Amino acid sequence: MGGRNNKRKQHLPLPIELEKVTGKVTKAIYDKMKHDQVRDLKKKTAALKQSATGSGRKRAAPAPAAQPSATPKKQKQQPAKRKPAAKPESEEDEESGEEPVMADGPDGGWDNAPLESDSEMGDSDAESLDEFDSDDDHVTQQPLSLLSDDSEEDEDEEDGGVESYDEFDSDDEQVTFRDMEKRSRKLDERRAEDAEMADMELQDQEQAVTSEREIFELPSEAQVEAEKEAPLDLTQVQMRIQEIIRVLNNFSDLRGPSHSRNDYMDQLKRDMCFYYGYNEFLMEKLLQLFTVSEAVEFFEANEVARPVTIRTNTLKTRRRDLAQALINRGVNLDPIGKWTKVGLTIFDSPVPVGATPEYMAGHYMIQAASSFLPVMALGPQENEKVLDMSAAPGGKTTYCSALMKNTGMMVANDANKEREKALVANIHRLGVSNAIVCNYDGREFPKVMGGFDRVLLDAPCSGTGVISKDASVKTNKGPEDFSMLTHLQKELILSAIDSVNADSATGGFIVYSTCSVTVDEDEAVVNYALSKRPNVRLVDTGLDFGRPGFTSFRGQAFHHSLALTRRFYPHAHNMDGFFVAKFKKTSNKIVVGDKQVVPAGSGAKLKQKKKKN
Ligand SMILES: C[S@@+](CC[C@H](N)C(=O)[O-])C[C@H]1O[C@@H](n2cnc3c(N)ncnc32)[C@H](O)[C@@H]1O
Repeated sequence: MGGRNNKRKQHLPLPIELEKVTGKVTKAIYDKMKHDQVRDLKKKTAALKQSATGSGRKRAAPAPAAQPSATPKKQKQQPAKRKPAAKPESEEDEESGEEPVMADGPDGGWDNAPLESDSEMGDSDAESLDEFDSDDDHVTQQPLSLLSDDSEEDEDEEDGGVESYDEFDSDDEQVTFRDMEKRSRKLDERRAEDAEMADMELQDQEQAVTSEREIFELPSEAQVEAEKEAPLDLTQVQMRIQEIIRVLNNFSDLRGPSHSRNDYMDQLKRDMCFYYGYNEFLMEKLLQLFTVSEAVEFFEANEVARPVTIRTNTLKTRRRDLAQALINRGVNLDPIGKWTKVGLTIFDSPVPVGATPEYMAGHYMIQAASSFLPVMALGPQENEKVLDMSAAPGGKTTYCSALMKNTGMMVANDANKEREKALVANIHRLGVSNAIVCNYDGREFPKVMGGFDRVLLDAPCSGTGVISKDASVKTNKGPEDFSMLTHLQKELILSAIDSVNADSATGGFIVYSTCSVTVDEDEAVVNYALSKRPNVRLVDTGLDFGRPGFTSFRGQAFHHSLALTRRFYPHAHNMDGFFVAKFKKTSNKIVVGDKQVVPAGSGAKLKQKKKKN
């Protein structure tokens, strides 16, 4: 099998766009974007200045580099000056679910190392941390300040042009005839140079236009066969991928006369499998989710590690205190985004984040940002009875316990005993005292125990959302594995629904999540549950970003409420691929035919029996 990872480490990046909702892009991506932006702004400024004054050599202003959609709004830039400290983030803020009041002091911006060590932070830690928690809105103004005199001067110096022309414009009375001759020769040389340059630019433009219109011919069958024996190198394959996408995006004009769209798609799939290292089955599945251009963004994003993120354990500390403690150790960090008040992104750290005293003391969990989402959707309350049906290694269980403030009862189940060792260790380390751990096949619920206020089913899945963490997902599953998995997911989701008490005073909710992006494991499972359990309906997840789930897919129609589910993608949200659906259970009984049935083992049925007796 081919692929960039397991072949040559060759970086041929295709564009990755980031939706504005990400809140954050990685520092590295941001730095690159900022660098490009500043460079383009400088060039534009110089060109504008030249055309406005009419002086200087006439040069075509370079076209601005394409900016990732919407991200500039979110970019933090070089601060103008420090703003006064705002009200500290209080415990109540964390708990009330309201956004804490933040200062928008720009010093916490991305241009500076997000948070520097103690000594560099000045003497008011509170001030620095307020800035660190500041929102991003101030950023949009910044590009204007980048058009400062400095940048113009830089450009002038680089050009060497404007300055020289000023020489000629000056009223220098000392000009001699010999000088004039020299100057005039210089002027002629400049003109010739300019003309040559203009010609070259014109030629480049013409070439670009022709190549954009060029018809791209697919390789013949013989060539395809030959490539099986002697594959092209990755650069050639990558170029062919781009060519095919160009044709597919303007098919009627650019198609080769003897080839159908399917021919192009087949070659594209072969090339993408080879280039990115996926098996054909999975490639086909993933290509169905996106336009070809977006699929490339998705595959590219899977080649890049997601930022390391941690969740503050609010049973033991507050985010600002944790941030300060880690900063004191030289950790470079920032809040993940506005959507979470407990998450931090770690850019770099001189010590392993899994070995700091704060980690050992259970002040945080190393946890993917996407993994916060199902717990936020579930919204467990104090004193409730909550089940995490597939809980190991416990990222979501421990988050639930933190939201419940160690009250009520948190049942953490997993079918895998080995994985439960990590679950137990995390429960201890994080100081969770409301959890009991059990080791059942989730399908045995609610016979084991039922009547929960809320149930989380973070289902076992193919992991197509976490390929950047585990590249083996690209090749380790075929059609049989998928049908076994989806069958298990369907059985588990019915058990999860049946384990909830619809009459719960505070809850009655079920959240189904996967770290996979395939429709078979997501919408199709949820749709199945809706069809088998008319006593549940989908409700809003409460997550204010993510794309709506599919309501139809390749001829399959799903219930219209599937639009309430949420999909998250690495290329769009800079987090692992993820799916979240939230159900409300409306009755403990279901109607089958013309009979009312209480699903086996549910708390409701036990009550019924007791009544009879
Ligand atoms: C996606 S992981 C859960 C991650 C966990 N929720 C967390 O946040 O740390 C899926 C889990 O499902 C468990 N599992 C697989 N089959 C199961 C079953 N039939 N019943 C219960 N758990 C199962 C696996 O052992 C695995 O730990």
